[in-house]
Amino acid sequence: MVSIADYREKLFDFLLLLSSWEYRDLAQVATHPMPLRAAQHVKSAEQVPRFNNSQMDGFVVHPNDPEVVAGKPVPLLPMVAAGHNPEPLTPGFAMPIMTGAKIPEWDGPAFDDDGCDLCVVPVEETVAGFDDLTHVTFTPQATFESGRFVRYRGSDIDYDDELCAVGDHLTPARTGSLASVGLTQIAVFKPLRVLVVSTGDEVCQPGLRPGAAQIYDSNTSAAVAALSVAGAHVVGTLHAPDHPDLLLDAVRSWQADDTRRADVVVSMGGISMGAREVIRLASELEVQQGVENWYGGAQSPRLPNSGMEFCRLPMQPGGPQAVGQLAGVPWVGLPGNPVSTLVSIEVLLRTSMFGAPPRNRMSVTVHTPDGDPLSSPVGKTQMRFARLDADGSVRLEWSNSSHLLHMQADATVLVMIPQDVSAIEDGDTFEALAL
Ligand SMILES: Nc1nc2c(c(=O)[nH]1)N[C@H]1C(S)=C(S)[C@@H](COP(=O)(O)OP(=O)(O)OC[C@H]3O[C@@H](n4cnc5c(N)ncnc54)[C@H](O)[C@@H]3O)O[C@H]1N2
Ligand code: MOO
Repeated sequence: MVSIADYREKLFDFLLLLSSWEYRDLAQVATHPMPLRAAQHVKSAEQVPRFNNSQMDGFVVHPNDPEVVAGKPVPLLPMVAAGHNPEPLTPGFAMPIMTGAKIPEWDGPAFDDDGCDLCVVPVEETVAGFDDLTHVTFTPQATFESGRFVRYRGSDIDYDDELCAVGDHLTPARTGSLASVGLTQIAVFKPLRVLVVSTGDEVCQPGLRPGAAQIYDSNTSAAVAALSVAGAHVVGTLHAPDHPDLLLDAVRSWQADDTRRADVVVSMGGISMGAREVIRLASELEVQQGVENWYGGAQSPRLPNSGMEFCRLPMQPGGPQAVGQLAGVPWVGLPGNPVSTLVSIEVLLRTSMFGAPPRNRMSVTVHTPDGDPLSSPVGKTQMRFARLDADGSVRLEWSNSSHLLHMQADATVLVMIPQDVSAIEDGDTFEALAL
């Protein structure tokens, strides 16, 4: 059996194969629900701050100037505002300075401590603030200390500092820091273009009238939401009945139009053990038709030389999975049960295929209904959506049957019950992903 980690790795390789990049203006990297990822490495050719500057609105002085003491009016040089180049500061004087303004050069003796830097005394430590721009009188609380409230050149970014590596998320702070060294553009991975395909004769689109044995399609809406939040660019949705030739035709004709062409199809349903599994049947049909595939002849025992590989992962829900190529398109086949579809996107696709930042992991104490033990399948990691209570514990009150989608609507965590656990006891602690 393929492990969850190995399968994620396989999907990651898929992502690398499909990835392409483009330059984006830094001011426009944040136009997607997920932070985009850098496709280049950036080292700084600049220092940030670019010059020593003031952290406060106040008065810049030499801390060891014997003329600068509390209680005695000190004459002022012209004020320096942010964006203006100051005159040098001379002995016996103070200079009004605004936050972000450049600290002046010192044009005077080193006094008794030649390692000493100028400092800024905030306006709150003066008697009259900026009301009098000829003299300043410092209060007894004023502190004269080398470098106080000075933001030093290069203290945020120095020459040659690594600002981002390939694959780093362009978070707001990283995007801003790239701009802070004067960059205008960055190479980013383009979000993968995804065609979402639902399958099954029983599935009817909301808005149409379902037949007596039909259900509404909930997977398409849920998957489009989950994939978009993961960072995919969903280019469209299709529904295919349980006829392999109709499925293949629908996808081929979708792809024939360059303006809407997808990089990858994500389908739901039609992959497990039944007699009418349309994804399996479509793959078999392509084998019969001798369709060439680049996926390398997946070694599925039922389907040698198939473009698709069908497998079962040790997790529940989300066990049945398929990956490969169908209708000439890279293809990821998810199981059709609605909760299985969402668990698969969360656990398998979100970070590995779409590059979303990993979820935070946390440890949660679980409470079972009435304190009775709950069973868990040995040999499979059980994934359970739950809502975190204020005390950091969760109640496993929702059934984990994979058709009960509505119950998961308020989930804030996905609890992962390890493979070797057969019974979940009230008060047990497990790892969870914070959603
Ligand atoms: N004999 C066995 N049967 C099944 C096994 C098994 O091991 N042996 N595995 C079960 C598990 S686990 C899952 S998960 C499902 C996966 O099956 P498929 O991926 O082939 O999905 P379908 O059979 O097409 O559909 C499953 C279920 O989900 C409903 N569905 C499908 N599409 C939608 C949609 N767009 N919106 C809402 N609901 C949808 C569908 O009606 C089925 O009820 O196989 C089990 N069977
Ligand atoms: O494992 Mo299936 O994916 O329960 O519903």
